[in-house]
Amino acid sequence: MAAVAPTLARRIARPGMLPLCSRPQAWGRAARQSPGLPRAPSLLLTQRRAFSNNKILVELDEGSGIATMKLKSPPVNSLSLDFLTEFCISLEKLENNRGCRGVIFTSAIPKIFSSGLDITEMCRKSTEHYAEFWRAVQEMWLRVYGSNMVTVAAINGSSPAGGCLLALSCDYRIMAENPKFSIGLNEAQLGIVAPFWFKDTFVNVVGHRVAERSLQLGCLHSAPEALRIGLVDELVPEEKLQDKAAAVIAQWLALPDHARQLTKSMMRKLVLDRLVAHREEDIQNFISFITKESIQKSLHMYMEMLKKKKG
Ligand SMILES: CCCCCCCC/C=C\C/C=C/C(=O)SCCNC(=O)CCNC(=O)[C@H](O)C(C)(C)COP(=O)(O)OP(=O)(O)OC[C@H]1O[C@@H](n2cnc3c(N)ncnc32)[C@H](O)[C@@H]1OP(=O)(O)O
Repeated sequence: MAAVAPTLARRIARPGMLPLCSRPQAWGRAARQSPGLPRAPSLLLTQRRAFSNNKILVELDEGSGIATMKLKSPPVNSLSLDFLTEFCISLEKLENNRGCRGVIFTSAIPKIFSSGLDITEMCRKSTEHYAEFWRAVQEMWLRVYGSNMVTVAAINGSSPAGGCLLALSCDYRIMAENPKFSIGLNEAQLGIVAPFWFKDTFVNVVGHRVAERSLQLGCLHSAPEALRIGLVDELVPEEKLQDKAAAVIAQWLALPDHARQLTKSMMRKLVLDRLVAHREEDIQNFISFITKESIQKSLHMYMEMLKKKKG
């Protein structure tokens, strides 16, 4: 991580400071630019602006107002504290750019969208570290789920647990139609529990019955099964994924921003408010849970299993 990054991490994590997401987002924020006529992004003669940090490449097409955030943290785009910090900073830059109206999240790592929360961040660390890490996980979700922009996940690889949460937090999910790619909230398989806001986000996408079964069994669903249960909205050949995502965003952006944004806020507010109101309690719950010896053993065994599978 660059020298400046720990300061930025503290900026998000320090309890005394205003968290970044305390600024109004989907609830109570002015509408973005008027959409005008729907235009196919590929037909525009426009300027592209790119910026990047260590782990995320961002490209903004200024003509269409669509940005792509490419996750690039080898080997598996795990959501470490550094990654989450850089992710939130990149997303905040886009939120503050009124010319940016939609974001595509995708991966620069072949076959993996994101392997979820970085398990090493949850193993044998200090209480302070757990608090900082969990606040960053919350921040990512609050920012994406509460974003005013149109958000699309172009899922070009497997996406367990926290990776699935990122996709679930978007407005629309398109997955590469490769049956080897899987997605789901598989926490139960690790011997841990998906927090209430992971669960709420999941329920809002697939419904209560499907979510309950999938969560209790810690299911990872293949791409075709994910489509069948409504976890993703469509499957397309991998080479068409990015174009399809841009076309979907252009379609959503054809509507008046204020109407779409207020509708999104109305649909998501209850779930968002629940975490905002109980953020500190949620951090304390995470710490109490993750510091249990039995949970540490389960995580250790899971990491060993990953290594064995490899060798
Ligand atoms: C009562 C209520 C209380 C509430 C408390 C709430 C507590 C809840 C806490 C947390 C919620 C957790 C959410 C999560 O996201 S946990 C993470 C879940 N992720 C996974 O299960 C994915 C595991 N990984 C894989 O399945 C595979 O790695 C893969 C399919 C992503 C990629 O496979 P492959 O290409 O074959 O790569 P490798 O398996 O060889 O992996 C390469 C390398 O990367 C390491 N690694 C993989 N995933 C992770 C990860 N998530 N975190 C850290 N490291 C990871 C893997 O170990 C390899 O490392 P190496 O051997 O050193 O090379």
